[in-house]
Amino acid sequence: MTPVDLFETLTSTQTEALNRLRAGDCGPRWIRAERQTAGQGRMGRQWEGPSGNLMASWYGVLPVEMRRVTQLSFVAALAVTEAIRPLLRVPDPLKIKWPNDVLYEGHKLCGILAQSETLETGLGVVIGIGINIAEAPQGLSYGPAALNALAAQPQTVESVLEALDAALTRRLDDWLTHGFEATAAQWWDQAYGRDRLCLIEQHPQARTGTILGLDDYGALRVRDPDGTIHVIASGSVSYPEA
Ligand SMILES: O=C(O)CCCC[C@@H]1SC[C@@H]2NC(=O)N[C@@H]21
Repeated sequence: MTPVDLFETLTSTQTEALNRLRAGDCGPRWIRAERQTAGQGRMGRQWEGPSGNLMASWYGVLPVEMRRVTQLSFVAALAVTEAIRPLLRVPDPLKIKWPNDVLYEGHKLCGILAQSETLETGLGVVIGIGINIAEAPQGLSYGPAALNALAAQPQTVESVLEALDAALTRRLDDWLTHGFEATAAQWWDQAYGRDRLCLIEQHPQARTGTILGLDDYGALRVRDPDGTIHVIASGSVSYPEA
């Protein structure tokens, strides 16, 4: 198991992990907090984490080019589904919404925030993972879900982190050795909303379309209702009719 530093309270495990990388600590290591006072979500959003939920950031220095860092979100999302799928009473509704929201029947169970920084020693990477285990915080887009309401047995943060660490370590290794192809294919197998019309918001633009899969760096390939194919590197995807 990768070493874990546990804190009772932090502003954000992301900040602690990034500060360590900047100070020359190359990891790999997990920073875990029982509470965060300023948890960070994607696109500048906040992440609420009541005690009893997993809030942890993996950090390390990886021998990869900066342009591959976008692929990491998908590696991490697959690690999360691999770790929690066996715990669920009914596993089928577990899906990943582009890029990396893990949803259960459309309700958000886990959020992932991957950040990186070029260091003298390589690419410093922080993968922050929040899994709602005990409680589903209100205010999450897609309405929240909590693992323990869906699991066959109640889970602890420690047991979920152990399974997550094993899955992430194996998947990072595989991605570093063999590239992104298998990750992209496995992500597509679990992709949320494959057969539905989605709304893609890229401020100030918005378009609708059907998702087709990922490009080589994890951008979303989408077909417009008129048949034109677009590649979406950033933005938010939602399913308004849901
Ligand atoms: O869905 C999102 O917007 C991403 C949420 C990521 C939350 C985790 S909790 C552990 C780590 N520390 C943070 O401040 N954020 C990430």
